[in-house]
Amino acid sequence: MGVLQKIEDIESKTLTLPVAKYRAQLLEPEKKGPKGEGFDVMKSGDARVCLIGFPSVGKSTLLSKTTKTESVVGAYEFTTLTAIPGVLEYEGARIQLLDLPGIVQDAAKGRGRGRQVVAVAKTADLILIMIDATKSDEQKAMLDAELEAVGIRLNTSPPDVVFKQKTAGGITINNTVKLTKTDERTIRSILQTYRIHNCDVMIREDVTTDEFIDVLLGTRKYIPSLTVINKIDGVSMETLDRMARAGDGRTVMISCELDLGLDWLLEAIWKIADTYLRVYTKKRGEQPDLGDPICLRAGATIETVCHGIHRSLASHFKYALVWGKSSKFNPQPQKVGLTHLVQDEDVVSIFTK
Ligand SMILES: Nc1nc2c(ncn2[C@@H]2O[C@H](COP(=O)(O)OP(=O)(O)OP(=O)(O)O)[C@@H](O)[C@H]2O)c(=O)[nH]1
Ligand SMILES: [K+]
Ligand SMILES: [Mg+2]
Repeated sequence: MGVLQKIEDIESKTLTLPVAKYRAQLLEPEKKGPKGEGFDVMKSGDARVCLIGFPSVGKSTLLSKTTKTESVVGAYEFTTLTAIPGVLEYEGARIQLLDLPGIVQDAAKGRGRGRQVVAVAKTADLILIMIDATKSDEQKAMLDAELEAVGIRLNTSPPDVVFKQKTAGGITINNTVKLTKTDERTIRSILQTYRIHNCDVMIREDVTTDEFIDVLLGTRKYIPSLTVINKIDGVSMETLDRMARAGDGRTVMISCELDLGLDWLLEAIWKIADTYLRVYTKKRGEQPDLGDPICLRAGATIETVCHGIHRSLASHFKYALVWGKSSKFNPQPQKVGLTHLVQDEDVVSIFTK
């Protein structure tokens, strides 16, 4: 091969080697270390919203537009290589908006840094599924499938089944509704398979066998989602109309570029966040910090509050004092344990061992 031809050869290769491919390699999970751990971003006490989508749909553009954080925007794929947190503020409450790397198909199986991304999505209180209006209609179904593959159930509540393991007494199964999709024998044999010999099971919903297993293993996460269709500036009115009709009532159409629909989107996020409770923390002998609530979902307990303050707090927990609606001595405080349900505007002091 002559020198000129070699140069030509190299040049043609350089031109055809997509930069995106190399950037994608940067996202490969590291060989050593635990897999699927997610990025190490502290979940601040407030609600977390995760941005999930294929590369270059405009996730970072949205973060940069709606929060004070600048996340690098690029016309090339895999611009974002890690998790970038920003903060949405509203009436003293805050929501953490988390920009994440784009995922590729089969992310859940470990392609790219996808496994880490979906692991972070599991910690979200709300997932924004972001779609590029100018690209294929299949994006939504593909993203749903990736989230499903890691055990995320979108927009459904957990099955109404209460499972309590005991140390003795055998198995008791009670159901308040007729079971048409599974039966007691099946449930007993499943319990046996998992070597559970003593427990109380209370079934208050006509569950399937799979749903029962979900409860038993506790591996599923039930997370609400909103579909965000970005770049609507790039499609025809016809296409827009078709996408609007195909939407499921949980769809918001925006253009980050033209500032279209962003207010609606923020409103929709806060509407979902409306089911959040604000809890204030107070150190012994100090006034509660009323300007800095922890925002929690309905059904939150003192344990959830602990997690909101610090990851390891619950393991050192001794007791808590709670003032407000959830204290049965209101306006006096009540001494409570980890399972106590908090209510909106409660003030909580945590005491550790
Ligand atoms: N036409 C149009 N372009 C947009 C819009 N929003 C973002 N873009 C462009 O889309 C490209 C990708 O934007 P990014 O915000 O980097 O996308 P990303 O989803 O964060 O991409 P990765 O981090 O690579 O996954 C950039 O060139 C943006 O300027 C929009 O509403 N309309
Ligand atoms: K990009
Ligand atoms: Mg990005």
